[in-house]
Amino acid sequence: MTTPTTTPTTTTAPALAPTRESLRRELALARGRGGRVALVPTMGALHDGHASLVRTARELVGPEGAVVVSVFVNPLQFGAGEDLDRYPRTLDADLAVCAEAGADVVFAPAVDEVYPGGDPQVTVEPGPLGTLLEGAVRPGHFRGVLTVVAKLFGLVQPDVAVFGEKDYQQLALIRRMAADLCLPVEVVGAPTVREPDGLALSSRNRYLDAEQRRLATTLSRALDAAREREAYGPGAAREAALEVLASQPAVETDYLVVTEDDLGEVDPARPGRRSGRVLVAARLGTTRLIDNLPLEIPSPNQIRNQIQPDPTLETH
Ligand SMILES: Nc1ncnc2c1ncn2[C@@H]1O[C@H](COP(=O)(O)OP(=O)(O)OP(=O)(O)O)[C@@H](O)[C@H]1O
Ligand SMILES: CC(C)(CO)[C@@H](O)C(=O)[O-]
Ligand code: BAL
Repeated sequence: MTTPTTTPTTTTAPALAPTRESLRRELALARGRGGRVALVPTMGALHDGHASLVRTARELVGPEGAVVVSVFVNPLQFGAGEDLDRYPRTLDADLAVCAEAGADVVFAPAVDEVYPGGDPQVTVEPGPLGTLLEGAVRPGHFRGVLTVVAKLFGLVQPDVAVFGEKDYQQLALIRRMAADLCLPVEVVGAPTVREPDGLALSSRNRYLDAEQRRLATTLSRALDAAREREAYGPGAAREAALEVLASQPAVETDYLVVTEDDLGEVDPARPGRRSGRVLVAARLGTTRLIDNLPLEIPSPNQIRNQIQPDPTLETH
């Protein structure tokens, strides 16, 4: 009997840079090859959503470019009582995901490598958008996110940085920071990767027990319900989503909002059909999940045209 031969898939292990100095050396080597540098910031516990960001980064810089993934659980963006201490740290598995997805360098620093003098005295102020939604529930969160992302931009000096749309408000704020502070980096958003049943992949999904995992699809089902009612206007879309959330009392909603695409409040009188967003945050036990989807906001005229006739008033 002959043994079947298979062609082994070869993945090159990325260089692990645990310090600023080793990162600097790896970047010098990469830049010596002449390509562009892409950065994918993460907090580790990597899943297929992160892998898709790495693949997008690779496509953006091509084979001659360098893809750097940072793995750093940033204490500055966690509030008191949040899950900083129990956040999963799985560096060996993360390196395997990075190798498979085509990263060249993994920057995985310790806290004092990023904040050598303790908490920084100068931080990035997120402005009004940073106080809404996630910022309202997690005060100070976006100051921590923007400060560490600004530091990562400073350390890596990427040409392009890739972030997931799953953290839609974070993506909007990072775009805003890059524009307002004239940072020479292109910020690219990538679509949300989901489980077959619709649940958005998230490192925090691993906190869920079997029953909570079953109920976690309530978030994406609520967003789908909003989308199905989008033609009836943002108010009707929101009502439909709230109905789905209310059907599962174990899912405690922090917010469910329909906004303009830039996260501004919807102006119901504004003419013209346009893109909007529906965003949700909810808790299952001690685990907090977020998700969002794009949806269409019809013009006031289009909404009126969609009102279904009341069958009791029908004339024969
Ligand atoms: N399902 C997903 N699809 C695409 N990108 C994602 C997905 N989940 C997270 N990302 C993106 O990966 C980057 C790193 O996020 P992070 O490490 O916090 O992962 P996470 O799974 O969102 O974890 P958490 O559970 O802490 O929210 C962010 O840009 C985030 O938007
Ligand atoms: C962007 C980020 C890596 C900053 O710590 C984090 O907020 C995340 O993982 O989305
Ligand atoms: N994915 C956003 C990081 C956080 O929840 O702190």
